[in-house]
Amino acid sequence: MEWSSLVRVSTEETDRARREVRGMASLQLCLPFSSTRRSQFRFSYGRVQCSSERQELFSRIAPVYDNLNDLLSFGQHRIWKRMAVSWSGAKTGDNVLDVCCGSGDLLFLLSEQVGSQGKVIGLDFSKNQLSMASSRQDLVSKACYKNIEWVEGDALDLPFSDCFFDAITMGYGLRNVVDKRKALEESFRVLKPGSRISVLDFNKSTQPFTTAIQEWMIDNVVVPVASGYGLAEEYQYLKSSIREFLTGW
Ligand SMILES: C/C(=C\Cc1cc(O)c2ccccc2c1O)CCC[C@H](C)CCC[C@H](C)CCCC(C)C
Ligand SMILES: C[S@@+](CC[C@H](N)C(=O)[O-])C[C@H]1O[C@@H](n2cnc3c(N)ncnc32)[C@H](O)[C@@H]1O
Repeated sequence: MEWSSLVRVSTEETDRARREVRGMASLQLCLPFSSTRRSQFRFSYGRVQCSSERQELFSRIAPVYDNLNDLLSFGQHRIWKRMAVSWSGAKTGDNVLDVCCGSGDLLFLLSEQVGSQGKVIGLDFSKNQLSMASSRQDLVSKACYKNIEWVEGDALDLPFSDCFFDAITMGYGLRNVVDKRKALEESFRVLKPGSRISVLDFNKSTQPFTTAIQEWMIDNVVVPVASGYGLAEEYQYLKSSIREFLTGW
């Protein structure tokens, strides 16, 4: 069952797409993406929400976001995030960016991965998400967390120079930006040649049965749980955002 996808996009040219189902809940996709072939990809959008509406949505859910992720995925999202970090290729001493970092799960893992000789930057446009992230950093103060920097900014206009990072991660971020192509172009711009961006997200399934199960779970489990926190509409958005997202192939 395709629930969560890890999309490893490498700036090294790869001509074949590879698919590997890992357990029940994740799928690894390696897209044949390179700077010269980006224009061949087409993204289509249904309902387009503007950036400020999304910013407000993520700020509203910030206080309960982490707890609901643990609850709704039965803790599975922590495993998917470890896989995303591993596939980014980040190593000791690297300079790494986590785009749409939210409350910082991926960034804390990256911080340990690159160690105190490295540097990790988490970028998000929601002040509330960033403040959750920095209070988590204060709560669990590991020595390596000194290598962390939080930046309030836009994934569509990254405030970094070209060829700056050794690796990039984006967890449940690409699906939520209003211009996916621009977000990927910006990430490619700031990546060093030969480096990777690892994108973790829920893909749109090509199987009607899987889509029906996904949507049934969102309607009957995810939204009812979120409505207990007054966030039904915010979590209902998951369904349309997955519908409008990429499929694997
Ligand atoms: C990792 C999770 C959610 C991240 C997340 C991503 C978004 O884009 C959002 C947008 C708006 C609001 C919230 C979010 C958001 O929280 C948690 C996982 C939630 C999944 C929808 C449910 C996952 C289903 C289980 C893996 C399937 C378990 C199957 C079992 C047979 C019951
Ligand atoms: C579903 S959360 C994912 C958070 C985190 N990466 C994780 O894996 O838990 C999506 C995040 O993307 C951020 N986001 C969406 N569009 C953005 C943009 N254009 N620029 C910066 N952040 C954005 C939201 O504020 C939110 O924190």
